[in-house]
Amino acid sequence: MEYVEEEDTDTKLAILASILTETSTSPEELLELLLQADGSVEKAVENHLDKYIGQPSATGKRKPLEKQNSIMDHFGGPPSPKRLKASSELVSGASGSFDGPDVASMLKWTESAERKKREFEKPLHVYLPEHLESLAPCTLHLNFLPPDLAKRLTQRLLDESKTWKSNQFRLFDKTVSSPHTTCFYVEDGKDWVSGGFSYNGKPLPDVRMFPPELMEAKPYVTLLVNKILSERERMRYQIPAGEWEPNVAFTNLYAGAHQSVGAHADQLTYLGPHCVIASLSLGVEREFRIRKTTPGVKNADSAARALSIHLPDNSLLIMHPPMQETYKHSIHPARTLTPHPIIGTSRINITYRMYRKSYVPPDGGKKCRCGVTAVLKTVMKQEKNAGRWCWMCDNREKPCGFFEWAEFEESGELKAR
Ligand SMILES: O=C(O)CCC(=O)C(=O)O
Ligand SMILES: [Fe+2]
Repeated sequence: MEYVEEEDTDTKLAILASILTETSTSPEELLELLLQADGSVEKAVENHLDKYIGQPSATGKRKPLEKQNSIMDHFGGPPSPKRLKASSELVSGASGSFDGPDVASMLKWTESAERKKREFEKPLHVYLPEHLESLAPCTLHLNFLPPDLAKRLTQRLLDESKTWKSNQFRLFDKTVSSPHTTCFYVEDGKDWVSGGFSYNGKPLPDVRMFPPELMEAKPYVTLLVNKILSERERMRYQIPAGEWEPNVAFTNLYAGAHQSVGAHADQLTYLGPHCVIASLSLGVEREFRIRKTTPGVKNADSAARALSIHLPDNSLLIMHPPMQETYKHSIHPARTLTPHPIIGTSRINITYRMYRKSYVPPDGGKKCRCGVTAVLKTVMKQEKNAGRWCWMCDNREKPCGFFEWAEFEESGELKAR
């Protein structure tokens, strides 16, 4: 299929990490394993298990942390502990991937010496909001919620997370779990619980209502996002400043340093083109890695340098357009973590999103020929069509090959046919 995007190394690393959880392999060791196995996850697992079973680690000692390439090296000066005034000051009196890999394409990886070299180029580490803005279409807002609400939300989602599930996908005829757990919530009062949302060609099995604290945090998110949108240029099809209102949220739990999510762009199926996603972090600081894709370059995911954005507790990262169209993002496995008083070495993430009317079932959206909800994606790699949006069959078991270029109203709503 011409427009299928090949999975990148970060995704393979996440899968490898999810398979090798028992052996506590560091990200660097995983990358080394993958390279030694010519990009084959299957071979890397075999090699590692041979080595692991043959030579169990006697000391359990880890290599010392390498010096990070920090954005500070470019801008000068250490990160200030007082980073920004609390974003929550903006609100007064307010009472607020599933992106699983295409496993078949993972096995098609061929490696060049040039790419191997680039793989080892270290990402640029970003800690401060003012440094991020000139580097990527994202804004970072520290000390976001009032501390008491952040605490209550953390506690609530920690309780909820006991029943969150990992994403399942097929690998070498086995079902493999994504290396973190996740859930999907819709705004209280929306009649969407049985709305028939689908992910990876299957109905989303567990659609829950926003718990009170998720609802309580929503006005904070809405107000800040709209304020920031009013200061930025609106892209074509984008929801105008003042009109962005989140009505759903995906939540993620990373229970410890080795839980992660591989590089992906979020599916646009219900969000439409040039969407905004507001991502709230609670718990331990983790690295959010982003990398610009480069159309027309084979293995484009390694062509641009990665940025590693450090997301501390109670920070809001807003992904602005064209983030989902031109970047991939991931949560990288960590080596060391500083525990958080409520959730120890875990991190909870909430991505507030606005599902658009004409994309939402039962009346909106697009089905492919085989009756499964088609997925809306951007062409990222093919130079000729880079940046164009298309609908594709998302049926993982029996794909029908459906493909159609997407057409939108100027507002960004889906064009009725
Ligand atoms: O945990 C994060 O910050 C990222 C989560 C994510 O990429 C997603 O839910 O699509
Ligand atoms: Fe994502």
